[in-house]
Amino acid sequence: MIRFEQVTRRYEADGRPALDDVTVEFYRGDFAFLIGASGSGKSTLLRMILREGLPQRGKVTVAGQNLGLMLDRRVPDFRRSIGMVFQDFRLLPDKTVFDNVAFAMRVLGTKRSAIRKRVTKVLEKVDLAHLAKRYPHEISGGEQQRAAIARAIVNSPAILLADEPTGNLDPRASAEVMKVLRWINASGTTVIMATHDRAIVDQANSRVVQLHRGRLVRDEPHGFYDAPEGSAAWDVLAQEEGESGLRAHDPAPLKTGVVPMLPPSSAEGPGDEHAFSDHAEEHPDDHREDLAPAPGEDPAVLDFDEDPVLRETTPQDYSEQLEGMELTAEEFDAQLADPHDVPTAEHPAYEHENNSAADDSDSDPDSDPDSYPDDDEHLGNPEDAEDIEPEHNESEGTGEKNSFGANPAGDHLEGDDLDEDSSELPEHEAQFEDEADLEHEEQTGLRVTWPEHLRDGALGHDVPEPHGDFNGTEMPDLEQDGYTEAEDEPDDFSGEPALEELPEQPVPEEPVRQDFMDQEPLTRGSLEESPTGKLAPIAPAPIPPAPAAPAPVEPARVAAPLRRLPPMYPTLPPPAPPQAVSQPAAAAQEPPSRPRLSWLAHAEDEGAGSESPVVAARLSRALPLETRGSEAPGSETPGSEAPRSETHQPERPRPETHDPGNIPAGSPQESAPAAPAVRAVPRPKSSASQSTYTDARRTAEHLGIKKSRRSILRRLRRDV
Ligand SMILES: Nc1ncnc2c1ncn2[C@@H]1O[C@H](COP(=O)(O)OP(=O)(O)OP(=O)(O)O)[C@@H](O)[C@H]1O
Repeated sequence: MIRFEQVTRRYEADGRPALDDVTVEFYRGDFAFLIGASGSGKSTLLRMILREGLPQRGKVTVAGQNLGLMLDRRVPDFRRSIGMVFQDFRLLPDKTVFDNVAFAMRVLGTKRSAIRKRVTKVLEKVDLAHLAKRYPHEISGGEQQRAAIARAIVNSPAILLADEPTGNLDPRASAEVMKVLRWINASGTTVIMATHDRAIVDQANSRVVQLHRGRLVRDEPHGFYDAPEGSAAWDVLAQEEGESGLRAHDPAPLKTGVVPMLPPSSAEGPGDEHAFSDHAEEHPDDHREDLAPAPGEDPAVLDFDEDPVLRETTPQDYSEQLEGMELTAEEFDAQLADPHDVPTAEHPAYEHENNSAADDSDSDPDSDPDSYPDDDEHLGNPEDAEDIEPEHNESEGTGEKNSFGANPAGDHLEGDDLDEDSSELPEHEAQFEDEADLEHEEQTGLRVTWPEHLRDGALGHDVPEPHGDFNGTEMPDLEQDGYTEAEDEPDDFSGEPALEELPEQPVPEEPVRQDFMDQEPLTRGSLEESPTGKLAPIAPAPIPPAPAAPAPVEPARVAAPLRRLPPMYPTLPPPAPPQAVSQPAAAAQEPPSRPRLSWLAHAEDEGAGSESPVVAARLSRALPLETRGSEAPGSETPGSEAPRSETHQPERPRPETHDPGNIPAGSPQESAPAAPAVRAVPRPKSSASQSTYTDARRTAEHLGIKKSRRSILRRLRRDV
């Protein structure tokens, strides 16, 4: 499904390659851990699957498509079949959980009713339905990550990439996130997870792919974090951990330990370094110069020769393992020609089509999730989410209002309600765009054909960035960019839509897998069922009717080190002392180097029944959730902080009081000019807006939406 063939990727022409002659394949339904020291190339590999950066040498193939040959305009479609989750969650701080998940569909221009149904189901599946109205800073880190996962899977990706998804979580929250990921994988979705978390890898008994300085040094079908002792990969691990002052069998330098905190001096290490690494804002266009091969040099050979460990452990050491895992050309073709690889009734695209007729006449109420959590009918029947449609006749435009709207009495919708629908282009804008297309047709004789996802108000036009150095971390200077408040929009569109003369490329078939919505939903009970937080081994994913990829040949495991895992919850009674404490287990008693984040919010959600006096004392000092929104900046406890929360001042209407029909004076909606040719460009006024914009931009990027600050700002204006 995902194949790297002798891939070399370097960011700087004269620098060490981030990936160096890597050959590896991930199969449909895989659950693979990507491990390696900080800087070993894990994130680079994940991003290359997203086609964020192309190799200077070698080939990356995803679902049969050579990414090096993929046209740029195909990339957004391609990325929609891949979900991505990050260590720092990257939720939009000014949007509720519901809206964060919905945003991933709104930016694609999905119909509002379809969004509501899908988001409802996904939140139920990850057990966040009861928190749909909360803002990111009002939920724990684990819940934030589950919301981020919900956002990543809401468009039913065939592949889910997770870059240290548990890196900021305590063991219990990590266990919950892992359960969600396992559940997604059980539906056939390929999951590749970069991690430093030794405990999670060891308990999963899943595939382990290890990188060292950009080179693949291990690929075990069922591995532990530590390579088999005495193997070449063990030596590599020992060397890199030796360099960092740790032994190869020491606990991972992250938060997998349990008990007390490390002294401050011990908190430094590769893990912490990694925790703050963030290259995810990179865009392939940012490194166009990287696409050229390094002039007259074979860095792979040079680096290999200079690396004493790799010199001892030649690549041939792993060739036997890899040989057994290669698909033959026939097998690969057969996999791609899978007759099941067609959209199914469960596929959201299909659902979208089927619903489109109803949607067209849908006098949808606002998707304001305020009413959603109160909708006992749905919350009480998460298994019966499909019953939504028969119970409520959408074509009559009233059923969903009764189900989801803040208006169970069935009051008629007001015009403002409809205006809030971000999936529907405001009339003057829609008319305007049509006119622009017609004008273009008249002038050139060529009819404009917009891609499907851009037609219905998606507004994801590919507008070139006015400033090449803008990296999404600051607000754009609209005036410097030549924008004015009442600017005539089409003058800015220097990018051209696709013309009819160009043949439409066929949309790649998405690998068929069991829709994860068919899986049993996770419940709070199931997420917390393990009092020890111990993860059950990941069951081999049932790969239904699709032809099974050839099973990787498991190499003979050489004396895998026995390690007894530490308990994961410090507040629980200590387990019986181990009968034989191995060296790694003894080392695992060392205190963790990373403070547990978001423990407070999490404990609070669980009620005041904590038996821990420390927790009780901290809880007694904490504000109740309902009052957090009015806390002064910086008054939040470190444990409840969310990424970028320092830039978010929650001075915005709470969802409970949000009335879409009550648009404040001077808001973009109210001040929108009636004349179609002139439209206000919103200018974010606060740091919260800036943060929201930045996150929206990132989200759009990782969803494959071309960067366009204008379209993102417009989207935000309608959503907020
Ligand atoms: N955008 C970039 N520009 C230049 N060099 C980069 C860029 N991104 C990564 N690198 C370099 O490529 C190498 C691999 O980085 P990568 O982020 O893939 O490692 P990693 O294994 O994911 O590390 P970590 O565990 O810390 O996230 C590193 O040497 C890094 O400095």
